[in-house]
Amino acid sequence: MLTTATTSDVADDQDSNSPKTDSTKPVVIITLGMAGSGKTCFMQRINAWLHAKNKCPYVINLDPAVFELPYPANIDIRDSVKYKEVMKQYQLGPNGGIITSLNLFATKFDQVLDILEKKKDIDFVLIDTPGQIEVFTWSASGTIISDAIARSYPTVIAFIMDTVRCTNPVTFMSNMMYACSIMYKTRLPLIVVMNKTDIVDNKFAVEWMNDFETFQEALDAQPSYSSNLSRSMSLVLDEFYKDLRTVGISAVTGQGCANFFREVGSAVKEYYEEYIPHLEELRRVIEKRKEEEMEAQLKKLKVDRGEEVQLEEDKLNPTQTTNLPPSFSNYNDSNDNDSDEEVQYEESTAAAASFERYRAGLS
Ligand SMILES: Nc1nc2c(ncn2[C@@H]2O[C@H](COP(=O)(O)OP(=O)(O)OP(=O)(O)O)[C@@H](O)[C@H]2O)c(=O)[nH]1
Repeated sequence: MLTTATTSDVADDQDSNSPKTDSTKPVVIITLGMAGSGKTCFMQRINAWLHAKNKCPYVINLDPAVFELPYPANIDIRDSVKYKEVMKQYQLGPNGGIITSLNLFATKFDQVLDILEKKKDIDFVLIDTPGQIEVFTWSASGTIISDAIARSYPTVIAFIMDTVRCTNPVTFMSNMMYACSIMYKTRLPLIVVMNKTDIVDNKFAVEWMNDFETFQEALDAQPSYSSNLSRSMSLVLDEFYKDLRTVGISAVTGQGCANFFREVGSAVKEYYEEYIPHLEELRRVIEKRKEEEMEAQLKKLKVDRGEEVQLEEDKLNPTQTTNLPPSFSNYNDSNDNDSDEEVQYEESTAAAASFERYRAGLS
């Protein structure tokens, strides 16, 4: 069911439903969004909001290229990886530099998890990501980081959308498609945060999501190839909207923060109800595959050993020898350097006795 909260619904003084479940683990909020959508401002706002509510957030900045952070970060990628030096050392452009810095940081992410593990007093972990959304969402390191954190902590994605820019229905549609692809890729609960509602109320966007006709009318107002594409896509996305949480927010004024955390509460519930069973199913599949592989290897080993035994039996079989005593040729084959086979030979008492008799005859 599409859950929404418009700016007019805001009741900021009201305390939010506690987003924590029975679990003592902190809730992780990963902030994603197109460049300039207001991720950093949003991070600053929810950080301040949580402090005001006596909740303890732990802040992680994963944007190596950010010039200045308007909030104090507990862990900052810039302390471990120098983005400009990475660019110089590997002769990369700005985007390559950001991706490589994130890759280098991802190799140390287990240390971040260790630190979080030791922190017993935190309620939330807030993660800011690079400006270029694809750097995190479609990179191996972004996937490693989000998977690692989501395996250990209840994790929610806050997809920040610039409501002002989304008054253009084509831009709105591309944001929705991005949100949809992230949701299906990560399988994590996602909240579309319609930011900058101090400039434009997000009611129009909620209407577009609820009423297909209204969105079509908006598209008709600007005929173009991309609006035709958006028209077709909106039919597809109709299903996706049903599972989507949206909330109107202003990172500048703080309007909508309480509603946002209310949605976080329901998203955490979804994490436990849907993501955890999905993870367990994945684990079962992996374990089953491992078991099958081990069984196949064991079978192969048995077959190999069986063939070996068969081979030894064949060699010891007197019907296969000519005028030499049983397994004389076998002894000769193995006598040079393979003591194991010699032992096997000795285990065959009949053959050993026969050989001894033959040797006595020779001397
Ligand atoms: N009016 C208004 N402006 C906002 C709001 N949130 C962010 N902005 C402005 O939008 C611009 C971009 O904000 P940032 O927080 O830097 O956006 P970002 O997504 O972190 O940007 P990159 O990391 O560079 O992609 C800044 O000029 C902010 O002041 C808001 O709620 N209302």
